Amino acid sequence: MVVVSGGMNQRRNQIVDAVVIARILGAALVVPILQVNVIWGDEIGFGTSISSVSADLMEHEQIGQGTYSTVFRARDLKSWKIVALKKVRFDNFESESVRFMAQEIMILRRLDHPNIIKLEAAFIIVELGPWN
Ligand SMILES: Nc1ncnc2c1ncn2[C@@H]1O[C@H](COP(=O)(O)OP(=O)(O)OP(=O)(O)O)[C@@H](O)[C@H]1O
Repeated sequence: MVVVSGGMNQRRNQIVDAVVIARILGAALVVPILQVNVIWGDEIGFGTSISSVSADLMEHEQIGQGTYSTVFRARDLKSWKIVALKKVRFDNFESESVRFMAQEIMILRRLDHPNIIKLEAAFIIVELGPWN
């Protein structure tokens, strides 16, 4: 999850970063509809090309905590499977933390073994932060 904040231009830049990183990682980008309208309500019409996807997950109770993450039990509303939802918080798109996230996602994607938990999907969730 990344929180976009600051003024209009800062928010635009942070969302463009999120679009690029999501594309590289093959992750779904979740952008609040309100944010898309506020940020991209311009004549270029770029906002309409960003899809607002719903995660389709129903979050239940917290089951664990890591250094950078909180893990929840959740239900995948499409397959109806119980899954572990791991939320990793990024204060910004600092290159070191992006590299760290990318490594974990890319390695987990390649692993396919009965004793290793399968990565089903990755999302980059953009949240609204304070305006200034
Ligand atoms: N798929 C899962 N099923 C059940 N519990 C899980 C699952 N994934 C993580 N957890 C729980 O959440 C905790 C945190 O997991 P996470 O992967 O975020 O961090 P970690 O790798 O254990 O720790 P760190 O990030 O500090 O090295 C785990 O210790 C475990 O208790």
